[in-house]
Amino acid sequence: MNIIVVKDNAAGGKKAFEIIKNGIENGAKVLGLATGSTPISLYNEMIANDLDFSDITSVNLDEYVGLGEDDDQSYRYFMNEHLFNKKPFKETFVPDGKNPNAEEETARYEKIVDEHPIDIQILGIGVNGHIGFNEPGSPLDGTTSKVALTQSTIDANARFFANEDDVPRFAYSMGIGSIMKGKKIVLMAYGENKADAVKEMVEGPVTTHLPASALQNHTDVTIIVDEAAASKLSNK
Ligand SMILES: N[C@@H]1[C@@H](O)[C@H](O)[C@@H](COP(=O)(O)O)O[C@@H]1O
Repeated sequence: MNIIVVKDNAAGGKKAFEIIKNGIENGAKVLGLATGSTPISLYNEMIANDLDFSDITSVNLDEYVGLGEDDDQSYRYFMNEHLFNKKPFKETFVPDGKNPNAEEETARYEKIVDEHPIDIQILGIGVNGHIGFNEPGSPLDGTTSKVALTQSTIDANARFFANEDDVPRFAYSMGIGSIMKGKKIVLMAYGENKADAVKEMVEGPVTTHLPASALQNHTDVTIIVDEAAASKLSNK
């Protein structure tokens, strides 16, 4: 794993953007994108730059079950607001949270992942080490599935909702196996509350208890962390 320690979230966004720009200039056509507060600085860089994305396809990691593009808490709404409305892409994919048929939706989305091999996969990390919505215990070779959110994730994400009861309990998420198919992976983490997960991801055993630890088995991973998120690493 290539670890880059930056001063803050804004500097991390610039670093991640450099990687994307370099990738696109060298032929990358498909970006795997993530939601959460972490990638916002990267999306701001993408919007501010004149790099053209009209030939680029994006495939997002996950979506809350039950929420659609008009729900302002949905990940589709988030992506439209923070990136796609301001920077047009060729095509953008997010799981359809409004499809109540989980079997159908997860098969449909995994097919999308297969048909659009991801050149650069952007990731954040949950405080419990989840990537996408793959909670501790998820199979490290899993494909897109309907997942139940853990209480820790519901608590962490409640800040985006009017109250905790409004946080959906399920999501459709690309699996860890789907994520590992990305040719290059860039994971960003900022803030002290991510320090334990970052340490376990980098230095701990590869285990389903810490889903992001699976990335140790990928050959091209860059971790961009601020000093607080890096604070528990042995070799900073
Ligand atoms: N499904 C998303 C993850 O993809 C994201 O990495 C995580 C961290 O969010 P934040 O970046 O706001 O800390 O939140 C959610 O659970």
